[in-house]
Amino acid sequence: MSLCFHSVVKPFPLFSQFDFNRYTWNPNLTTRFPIHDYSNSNVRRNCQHLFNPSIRILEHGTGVLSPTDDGPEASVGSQSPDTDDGVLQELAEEDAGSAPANVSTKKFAKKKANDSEEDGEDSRFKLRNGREVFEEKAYLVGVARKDETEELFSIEESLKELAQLADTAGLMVVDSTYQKLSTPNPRTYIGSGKVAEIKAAINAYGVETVIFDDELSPGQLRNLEKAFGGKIRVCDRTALILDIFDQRAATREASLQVALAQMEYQLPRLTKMWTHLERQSGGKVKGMGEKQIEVDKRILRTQIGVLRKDLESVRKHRKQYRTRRLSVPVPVVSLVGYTNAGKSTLLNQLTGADVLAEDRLFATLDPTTRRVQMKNGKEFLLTDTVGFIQKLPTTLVAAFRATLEEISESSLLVHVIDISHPLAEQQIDAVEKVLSELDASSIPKLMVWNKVDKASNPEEIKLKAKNLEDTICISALEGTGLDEFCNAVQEKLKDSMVWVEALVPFDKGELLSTIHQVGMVERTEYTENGTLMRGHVPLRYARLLTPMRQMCVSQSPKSWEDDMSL
Ligand SMILES: Nc1nc2c(ncn2[C@@H]2O[C@H](COP(=O)(O)OP(=O)(O)OP(=O)(O)O)[C@@H](O)[C@H]2O)c(=O)[nH]1
Ligand SMILES: [Mg+2]
Repeated sequence: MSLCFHSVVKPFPLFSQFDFNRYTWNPNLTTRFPIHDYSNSNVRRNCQHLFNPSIRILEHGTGVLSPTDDGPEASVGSQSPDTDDGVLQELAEEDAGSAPANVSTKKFAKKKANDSEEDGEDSRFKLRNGREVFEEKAYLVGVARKDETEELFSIEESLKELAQLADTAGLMVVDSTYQKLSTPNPRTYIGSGKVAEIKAAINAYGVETVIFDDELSPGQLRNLEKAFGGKIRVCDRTALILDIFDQRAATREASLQVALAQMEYQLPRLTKMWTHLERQSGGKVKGMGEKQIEVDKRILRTQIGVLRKDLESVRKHRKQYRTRRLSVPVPVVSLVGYTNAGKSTLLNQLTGADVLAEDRLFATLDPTTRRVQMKNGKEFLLTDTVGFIQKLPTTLVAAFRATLEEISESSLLVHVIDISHPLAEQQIDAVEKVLSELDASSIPKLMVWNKVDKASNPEEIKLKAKNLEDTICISALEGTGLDEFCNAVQEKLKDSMVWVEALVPFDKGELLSTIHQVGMVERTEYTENGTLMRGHVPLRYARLLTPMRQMCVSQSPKSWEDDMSL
């Protein structure tokens, strides 16, 4: 559960540990943090006050954040009392000549009038993950670089995906906007005209959260919060993804990884939170807020250290498990791909596993491995992994590195693609980009075009795939193309094996049967001195067979040599 982007009806147990005397809510508080419910872990508990954006929920004593509670004024163009017009003015001056601050007030006014009647508050209470939550209203903002050629996704596409992410996090997206810039404004990311336009939209829609499509610097975050009046939560795509991961983390390892990523993201942004202390005391204890920031940063650093240690011990366990698994001579195949491509559905179809597969982004966070038994008796291990997305936060990739090691240690990667998606090509590129960051580009790969049943032109797609190397079409949902998939996996696994001819003595019968299981033995022949075999075997077994490979040279029957000369 997250406190980041929506509010929960009932007060949380975590607040019982909250020190109300120390942390009284102040309506003039200028900074709220787009981070999260730390109730699940001891680590979080100690520094929850650093992150809790819902202080005011509690202070009001109702447990509900009402959109009208100190919310922005509804009328277009009105200024909330906290508005820092100075900032806006400053920005306007600095930005004079760029986008005009001409706000389409009519559009917003009309929208507001409709909303206030239909959009009763009741409709904003939603049941999510078994809890009743209050959906906050979110407004999305993007920047299109004037030189868009370097971007994988167009700005419209990227904002559409951001809206999907916001929905997954439990927000209600009311509208979005973007601005074309050659370089983002270092102070506010967007120009002053855009800031003013968004401010009008905030008032008109009663927006509670403004989300930017790119990572904002701590300074930009602060300036934007100030410019929007100090009561609106401003956050970025990274914080949103971190929040979704936080909601989805089901295992200890995932929770620790997400908490670490969140704290590392938060550390440089931990400023200004304490300015209200100075204001409360009428400025008599100037510098108190500054000191508190230092204290909080120290607490946070200590907690990051504790988290890293905890993670290390969890990872040790995972490593032991992996080593044990590697000792079982079955090749490991990893499913990789863009989020929502159908990886978990494929794993479930092939193995009867019960991994959560749903039409939402980031349904899977933890890897699950299952054994796949093929019709010819061969086996491989199939691992389902976390999905990727464009602009994946680097803190998250770093935090999930251990989990992602599963990928880099596989014999084969199966890149699952939602071929029915209009942006399939861009999604492929985004996945390839992450794979290269993980140094996994050199692992043999099979491209799987999934959801062919959903595509508008399935026959055309199948034909196209047939003409491409290492590409097959399936419908994981309908279970079609799975035999071809298994055969293709087997063929591709050969790429990671070594061609071997060896004379295996009769007392090494066990080794030979393992080779039959894990390799692709093409021929065997019994001789006086042992079994002659030839085929593809994993590197490990090729090494074990080295002494027997020499012996085989003199023993190869004539027919095998004929085979070779063909
Ligand atoms: N029509 C159709 N839908 C599919 C197919 N495969 C998966 N889906 C649907 O796509 C959605 C996402 O499937 P998942 O298996 O959860 O996708 P995933 O790649 O594991 O997603 P993440 O865990 O978020 O990375 C679900 O609603 C599935 O039912 C398919 O072949 N055809
Ligand atoms: Mg999944």
